[in-house]
Amino acid sequence: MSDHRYYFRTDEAGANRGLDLLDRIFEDEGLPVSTMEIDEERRIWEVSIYAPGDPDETLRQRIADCLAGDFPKAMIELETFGDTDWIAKSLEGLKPVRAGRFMVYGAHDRDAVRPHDLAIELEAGQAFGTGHHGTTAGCLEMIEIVMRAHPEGFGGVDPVLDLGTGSGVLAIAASMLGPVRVLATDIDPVATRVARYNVRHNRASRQVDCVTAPGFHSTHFGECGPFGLIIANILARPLMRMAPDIRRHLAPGGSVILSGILASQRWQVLAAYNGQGMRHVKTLWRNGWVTMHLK
Ligand SMILES: C[S@@+](CC[C@H](N)C(=O)[O-])C[C@H]1O[C@@H](n2cnc3c(N)ncnc32)[C@H](O)[C@@H]1O
Repeated sequence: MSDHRYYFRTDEAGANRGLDLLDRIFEDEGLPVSTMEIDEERRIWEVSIYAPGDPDETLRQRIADCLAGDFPKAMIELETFGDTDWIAKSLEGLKPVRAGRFMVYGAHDRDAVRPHDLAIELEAGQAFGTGHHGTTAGCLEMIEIVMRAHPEGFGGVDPVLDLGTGSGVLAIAASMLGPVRVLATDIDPVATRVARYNVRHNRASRQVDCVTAPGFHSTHFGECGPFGLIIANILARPLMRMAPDIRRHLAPGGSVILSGILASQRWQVLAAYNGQGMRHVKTLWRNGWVTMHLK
């Protein structure tokens, strides 16, 4: 069986309005609704409804009816996700990635793991984060630097928040470095499901909780925080907007790792966090992307 999503494109304000309209009707039916910025330069957002099983023309029509008042010209598009075999196949071509002591690989490369590797095996590819992107690799490296160097030991970074967890790879990495609790959140329910699977697969379920939440909109943050380490690999603009929330949920003396930032955007992002009383500690560069550690 395959899952699918109906989605339409709009701007940020339209995405918030679309989320409100669709959430009211479809959340109660168990169909998750989410928004995501897909093109930062052109400020294009997608509003998506995820549904199991085969595509359903009645559902598409109900979505169109629900949006008709505010979005009379919305083009409702359909994306169908393959089943698990297809996902495994799509990962076959990916080579293992090393970042610091971490090695991220697919099951087909299990033989390449060396005795002292911190090995993370990812099975599902519907969410971002296989380690191949410069931002994920930069975060893996930075997590190791920050967690190993923390003057108060792992207690100083506990609990950890992985905001925008994607495949869950960074949350799993943090859990491997010490006995910390990790809250892993994502705006996209498909990502949360993939992350939960990967967390279980890497035997990290006792330390890592996966939750669907847009930004800091969930009671989980208050219940689990404040956090000794917040990791957020999203994009420059949302990271700048979230600076006050990140500061509010950070424990005194805590660390923040930010990525998803192009080298040319780093000063703007730093300025937003300096404005919240945080200072720059270190930057790593990978393929035109930067990963920053702030305190
Ligand atoms: C670039 S991926 C990073 C995934 C993973 N952490 C990694 O480093 O490979 C960004 C993730 O953030 C999620 N995301 C984007 N905006 C978000 C928001 N406002 N709140 C929570 N998650 C968000 C996306 O769904 C996506 O899974």
